[in-house]
Amino acid sequence: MTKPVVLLAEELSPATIEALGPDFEIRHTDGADRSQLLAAIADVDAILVRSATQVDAEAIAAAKKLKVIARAGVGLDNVDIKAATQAGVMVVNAPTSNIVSAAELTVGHILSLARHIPAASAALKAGEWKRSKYTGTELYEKKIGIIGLGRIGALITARLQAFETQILAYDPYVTSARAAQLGVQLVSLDELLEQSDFITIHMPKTPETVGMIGPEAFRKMKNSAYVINVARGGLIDEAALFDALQSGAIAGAGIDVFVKEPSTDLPFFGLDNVVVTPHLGASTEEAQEKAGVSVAKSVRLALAGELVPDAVNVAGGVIDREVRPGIPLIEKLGRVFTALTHASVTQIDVEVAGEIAGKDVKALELAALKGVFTDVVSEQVSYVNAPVLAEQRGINVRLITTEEVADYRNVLTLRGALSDGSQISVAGTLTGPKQIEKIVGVNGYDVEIPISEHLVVLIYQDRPGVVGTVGGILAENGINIAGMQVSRAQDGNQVLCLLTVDSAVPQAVLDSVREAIDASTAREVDLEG
Ligand SMILES: NC(=O)C1=CN([C@@H]2O[C@H](COP(=O)(O)OP(=O)(O)OC[C@H]3O[C@@H](n4cnc5c(N)ncnc54)[C@H](O)[C@@H]3O)[C@@H](O)[C@H]2O)C=CC1
Ligand SMILES: O=C(O)C(=O)COP(=O)(O)O
Repeated sequence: MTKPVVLLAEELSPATIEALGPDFEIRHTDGADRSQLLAAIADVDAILVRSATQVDAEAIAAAKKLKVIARAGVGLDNVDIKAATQAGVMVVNAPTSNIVSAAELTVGHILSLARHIPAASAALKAGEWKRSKYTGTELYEKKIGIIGLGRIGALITARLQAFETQILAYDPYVTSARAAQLGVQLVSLDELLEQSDFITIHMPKTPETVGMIGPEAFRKMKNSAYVINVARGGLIDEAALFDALQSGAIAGAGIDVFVKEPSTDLPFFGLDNVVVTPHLGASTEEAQEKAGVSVAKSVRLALAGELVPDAVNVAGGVIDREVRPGIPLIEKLGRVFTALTHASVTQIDVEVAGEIAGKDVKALELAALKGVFTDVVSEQVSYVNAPVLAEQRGINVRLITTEEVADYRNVLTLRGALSDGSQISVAGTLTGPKQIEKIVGVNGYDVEIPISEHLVVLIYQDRPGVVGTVGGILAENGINIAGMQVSRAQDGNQVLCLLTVDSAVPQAVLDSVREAIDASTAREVDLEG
């Protein structure tokens, strides 16, 4: 069997390849080289990137087999998550892998600026012993303004509190309780800009945050303020930064990230009061090892068809041990559901009843939808795009949980409303120590039959001799019946007959069964593949 292909598009730690293990074919490319990337991505199952590879809509469209995009780091601004979701491709990152490294580099920039370390070092190496020129400032009792009090912002807070500084923060998405817990004073952006001695930015790059530190923001800052950006290029307007530095509107800046990377000759590189590093926030042995191992594990899970805790475009996360066996079951129920439909679906209720109802069962909804669409669309259907497919078709989906259930410990049911006003449903459970997957209800009829690869559903008027007729026609065509259950409707004499058979039933055979017994429904459900 050919192994799934994993493409490493940037330099990743050796631990990454080790953690991927022997089950994949590993290929390498230079993701920053567009034509190499587009050629290399065409037939791979997974791609691993850092920040230099643009996995945009064009690259995703060129990747016909792609199932997962793994970002060995935090920022996802180089991945088109919307396009990936539409294509059913999972996107994962390693959200905690490099945050300590990024926080430590930020502290490094702050100290470098406060004490002019890089400039003094360069001068001395050039033969100049200058002490008064490089007189600096203490951090002690200074105000540090943190814009974006997320994971990295919180780590920087803890580290700078050791210098006995006062931390101010601006983050509209952080509660005052969280800020109090961190010992941080939440303030408005203007207050932060006006009061801080050091202003450090730790937000994601989004349409809302791009250019947030522009000419107006620089005007509000103290002339003695230092500005640090170890988050993303573009959060600070680079032209406005150059003006602020040159005019003395601020004292200096420490910059690790740039609008265009790589960049080696930006105008502000020439100024004395700037410290620059070439996007080194995550460049430590430890961060690279953690990032690589983390995404390797996620890729293994994703390619095994599992949900992944670090996936950013799938709701679901960690699946409870007791919920897990329901996933393949409800996916099959979804396929049976689709085989039973005869008009377009307007509403799907995914009902989880029994002991597991109290757990997080969102994954069951995703698996049910994956099953519903598997035999309907030509594109790959995954946990990622199944909800998108439902939304695009105007299907309203509800997840209903109830602890009340008769006869079984847990029952999973898909109920659908169709555009012609009719309703369909299929229910299943897992029974016994071997957790056998069974169908226990179809359209309100009670049955109990193990799920097999080939199922036949017949609904007809109850009368003697029908079962014999069906068995005869299938036998004539060499189709062996493995199991059969007949269930009578409570209110009348309609009967549902559910058969499991050992091989696929050709449409012509099914048609002759339908005619012979005058069935209102005669469907085959093929769960092979
Ligand atoms: N230079 C480097 O090598 C590295 C850079 N980074 C970058 O650092 C940044 C922060 O990373 P994390 O702390 O892990 O992210 P995070 O998601 O934990 O925190 C981001 C914070 O920004 C806040 N935020 C969002 N929009 C905002 C707005 N309009 N105004 C104020 N706050 C806003 C959020 O509420 C959140 O608290 C990201 O851009 C990431 O890509 C991360 C690692 C290494
Ligand atoms: O994780 C992040 O957001 C970073 O900026 C690190 O980027 P890198 O993996 O070093 O290219």
